[in-house]
Amino acid sequence: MGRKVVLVGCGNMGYAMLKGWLSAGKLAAGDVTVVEPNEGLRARAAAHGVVVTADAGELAAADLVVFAVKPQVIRDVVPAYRRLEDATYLSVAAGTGVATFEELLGREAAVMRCMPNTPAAIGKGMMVVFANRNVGAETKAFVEGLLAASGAVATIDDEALMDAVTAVSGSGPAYVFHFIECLAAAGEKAGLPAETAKLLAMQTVYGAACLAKESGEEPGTLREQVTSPGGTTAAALGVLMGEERLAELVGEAVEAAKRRSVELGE
Ligand SMILES: NC(=O)C1=CN([C@@H]2O[C@H](COP(=O)(O)OP(=O)(O)OC[C@H]3O[C@@H](n4cnc5c(N)ncnc54)[C@H](O)[C@@H]3O)[C@@H](O)[C@H]2O)C=CC1
Ligand SMILES: O=C(O)[C@@H]1CCC=N1
Repeated sequence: MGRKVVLVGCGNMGYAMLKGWLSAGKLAAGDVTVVEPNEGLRARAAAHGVVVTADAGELAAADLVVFAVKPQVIRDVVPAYRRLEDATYLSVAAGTGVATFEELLGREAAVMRCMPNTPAAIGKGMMVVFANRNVGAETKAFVEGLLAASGAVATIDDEALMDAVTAVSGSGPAYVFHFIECLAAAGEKAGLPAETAKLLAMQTVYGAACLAKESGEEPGTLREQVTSPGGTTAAALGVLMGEERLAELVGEAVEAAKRRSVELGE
């Protein structure tokens, strides 16, 4: 019999992870219980063969409890899982620290945090993990193995870095999606049909990200390879890089996300 996993909250992030675990064969559907108050989302999860329930009332035991609910409801949600004494707890909530979970659980529990991102839905997420002192090596390996079904896994030893992680990779896909929107809109303004502009913008970001990851070259080197002296790219980069305009804007955006992550944990 495999380890019993309870997934609390099966919205965007919870469902993305659930699909990864099941499709990679990391967990058998019968070993997973989903707790989700929303009936439609319960039905969506149940279609994968997992056990579903509207609240924590019926749960007897679990090896791992995964919280994928909004940070704003953590304080209301966690106490119902106190009685699962042998469980390790894993939270994907932005901001909320391990100390808060220990306080809500009322004991020195084994608590892990993970900052995922939505590309996890197609196995291409960035999953950054922190474990407190009470999590043993075997459990850590099990959880990291589960998360690997959703993408690349990295670990951090200093929980304070989680706010920066959230600002870069947790929220990061939204920045990239907005860049695609902007590039497509600019292409349209430059005369391309809307669908063509969208395809060009999307495939360009996709291809550039794959090249950056797979070539082993520094992003700066790859940028220089596109930039012919006196050519079109140099003209565009003069706008983006002049007075470090884009660098400054991205820096401000990441700082704002990091600040908000800290606030959500207060
Ligand atoms: N969406 C994203 O890109 C990312 C989200 N996160 C974190 O993931 C967490 C969930 O975010 P989303 O999935 O986007 O939100 P969501 O709103 O899609 O999902 C949250 C789910 O929790 C359910 N829920 C509410 N009360 C509950 C309860 N008492 N018991 C069980 N389930 C309950 C809701 O019905 C909802 O389906 C948040 O803490 C967020 O910070 C982290 C990284 C990326
Ligand atoms: O926007 C948020 O608060 C969540 C955390 C990282 C991505 N989405």
